[in-house]
Amino acid sequence: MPATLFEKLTVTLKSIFDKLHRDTAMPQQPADFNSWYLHAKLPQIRYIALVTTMLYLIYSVAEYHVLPDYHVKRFLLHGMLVPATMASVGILTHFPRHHRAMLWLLVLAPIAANSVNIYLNFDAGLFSYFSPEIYLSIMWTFAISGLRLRHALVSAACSCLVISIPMFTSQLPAAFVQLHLMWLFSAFSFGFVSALVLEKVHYNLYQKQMELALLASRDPLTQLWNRQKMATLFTQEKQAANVHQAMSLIMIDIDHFKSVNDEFGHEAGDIVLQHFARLLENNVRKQDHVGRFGGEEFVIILPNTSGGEALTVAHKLQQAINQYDFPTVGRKTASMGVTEAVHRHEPLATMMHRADCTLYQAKEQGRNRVLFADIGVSPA
Ligand SMILES: Nc1nc2c(ncn2[C@@H]2O[C@H](COP(=O)(O)OP(=O)(O)OP(=O)(O)O)[C@@H](O)[C@H]2O)c(=O)[nH]1
Repeated sequence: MPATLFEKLTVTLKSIFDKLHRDTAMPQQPADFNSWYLHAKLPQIRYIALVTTMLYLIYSVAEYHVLPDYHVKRFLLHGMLVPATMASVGILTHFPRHHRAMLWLLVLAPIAANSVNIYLNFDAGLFSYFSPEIYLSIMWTFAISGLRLRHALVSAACSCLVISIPMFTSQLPAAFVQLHLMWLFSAFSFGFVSALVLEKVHYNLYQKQMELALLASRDPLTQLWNRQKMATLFTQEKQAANVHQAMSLIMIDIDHFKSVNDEFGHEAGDIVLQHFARLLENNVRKQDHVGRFGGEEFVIILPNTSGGEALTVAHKLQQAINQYDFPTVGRKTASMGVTEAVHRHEPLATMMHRADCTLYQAKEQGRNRVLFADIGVSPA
């Protein structure tokens, strides 16, 4: 094979793989329980869809051998419609944009399978051979498919309607109908209870995971965002911003903080840090992100903010700090380095480095001052 063709093939395959990987990647923080649950269940839905497709194909072959009057419509419905629906479900798990369609198919597949079963077998004289598929499909819908309880409930209820209505007009022996309805009711009850319990367990798991995620992203002393979370927020803000939106950053360091610990003790120092954190939070906008980067060093990310605007915010903060009476220690000051992203894709590390150097200059120049990092232009 010529190298160029091979290269083209490799690039195409890689782009398909990248797309699949992007599409199936778990979001950093799912918006709500619905999307968390769906992402948690995707592998289950994918593999169950695959196994169900294969079993229906085998079932179709088995039918061919069991039934003397095997008809082509049996093959079309049982051997093709249901497996094709389940195979589509499996494929759609890879494409988040089509997850809604995937769920619809997953809800409809058991109803279709049960309708086909009734249509093909109800009057065929061998219904008792085929009725186990019905009970199994009700359990499958609730406990195996990966559907949420409410979706499974709709699907199973529709299946039960499709299955039960013909029973009341049938010529089947009354005892058989009674037993059949009994098994149907049992399958529904067991399935419903297992789906209910599963959903409760998943909800608890979701809550615990959210609690842990919150704990892992906060600085325990001040409850501000920690360094790792600030990096995530910075990336998210960059992705959400449009080409014309600026992004700025302020780095703040309390002046002579060591003397607080030395004079008043570590506990008094901790309280100062906590008050300082609240002071920062209360003097920035809701969309700004305040974090503690260790020690007495704080960082504020200001999305959609020019360097000039960030400088104004920093001066406002400086004034608030200067006027604040910290418990035990009284007045404190802080030095700040302000910077603006030089371009849309500038990483957090280089902005931090610039702000840090500027902060160092502010300290050198006597502390309690705000300096703007030189980025080649004056702050707008
Ligand atoms: N109470 C308390 N102190 C801390 C904490 N983290 C760091 N520190 C103290 O913060 C002090 C930082 O001191 P330095 O980095 O020398 O700076 P500074 O005294 O603030 O002086 P300048 O920054 O140069 O104005 C050290 O004494 C640390 O022990 C903390 O969580 N709680």
